Amino acid sequence: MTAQFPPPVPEAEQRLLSHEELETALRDIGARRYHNLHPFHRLLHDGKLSKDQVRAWALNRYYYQAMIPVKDAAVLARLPDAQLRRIWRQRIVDHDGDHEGDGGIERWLKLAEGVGFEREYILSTKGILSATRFSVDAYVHFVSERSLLEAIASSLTEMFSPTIISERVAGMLKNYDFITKETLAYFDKRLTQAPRDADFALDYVKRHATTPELQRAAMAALTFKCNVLWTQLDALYFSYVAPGMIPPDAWQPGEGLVSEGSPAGAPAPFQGGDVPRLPRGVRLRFDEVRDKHVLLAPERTFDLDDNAVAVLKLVDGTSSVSQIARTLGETYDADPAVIEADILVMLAGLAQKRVLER
Ligand SMILES: O=C(O)c1cc(C(=O)O)c2c(n1)C(=O)C(=O)c1cc(C(=O)O)[nH]c1-2
Repeated sequence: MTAQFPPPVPEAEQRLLSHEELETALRDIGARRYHNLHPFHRLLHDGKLSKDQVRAWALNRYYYQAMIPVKDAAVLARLPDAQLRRIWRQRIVDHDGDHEGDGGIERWLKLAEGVGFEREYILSTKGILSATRFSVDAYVHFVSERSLLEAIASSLTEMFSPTIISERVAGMLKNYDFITKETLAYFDKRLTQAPRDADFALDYVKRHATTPELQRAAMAALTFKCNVLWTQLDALYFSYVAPGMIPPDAWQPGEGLVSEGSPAGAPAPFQGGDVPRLPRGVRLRFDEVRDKHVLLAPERTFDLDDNAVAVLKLVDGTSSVSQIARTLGETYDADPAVIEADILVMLAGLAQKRVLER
């Protein structure tokens, strides 16, 4: 048998591409390999998934969201000048927020809670597929170990995300009755954040990929990242769509969910004689920045309307619901019985969220 020599590299691949040609080549990678093309996303957007399959997506993707700032911190640590770090650090702020209850990770938690999960279960990352973890961790390792150019180029999938996000939000709102605009609020901010980040990264890649080898490394990094996204959906498809082989220890439908109105686990309704109080670690606080009261609980914040604030100011651990209703009746010159009926509903809602007990 004659020895096989590697085929000669076509001349086109060795040539230094112009900035426009490089951008076209990068966009072409997205056009062929971005995760909008994955069958799982097609099913998700077209309303073809069951609620449990949508839950599996929300739960697994939480791990991606949670690790993005870890990935960005790895990039940040390697950026040599303050000007670049100032720009890149915004990505971390976007995901982590500036204070508790703020930021993209928090909004993703709300999304996952919106489809029924308990916050503690999501945060524990217990039910996440190993394949999700492997893909996401591979992304973090990639940006830590490869050149800065490759690390930055790997974020360029964000060039393609606004289109898929618009399609996803419109499709999911139209096709699933359990999805609301509030549940998908995570994506609102991404529509402006992603193009801003992608513009910066694209400009950086164009300026720093100054040889054919570096240009090819940038393209390979983007291809790698497309695969990071694609394999996460492969794993979801395999486990929860077809053949539907859920690995041991991964989330099983029914696990980690807030009980839906079932008496088991749901707090019993409040009565007029009950004395409501805030559980340990929950506080009513005035948020100076937003100029409103919020209820602060470990790892989450609840916005409150004026009525809830008026009631919670009177929740002192000694006054009963009826006493609170009487006080408010005097303050607002209203029928305490009517107020009490309203308060009972409101208190039940807070108890359901585990930020009020008796
Ligand atoms: O919804 C999506 O399809 C999608 C895609 C991508 C992406 O293309 O990597 C990101 C996000 N969302 C996203 O929300 C996000 O925060 C994000 C950060 C990054 C990154 O690589 O730094 N990609 C993405």
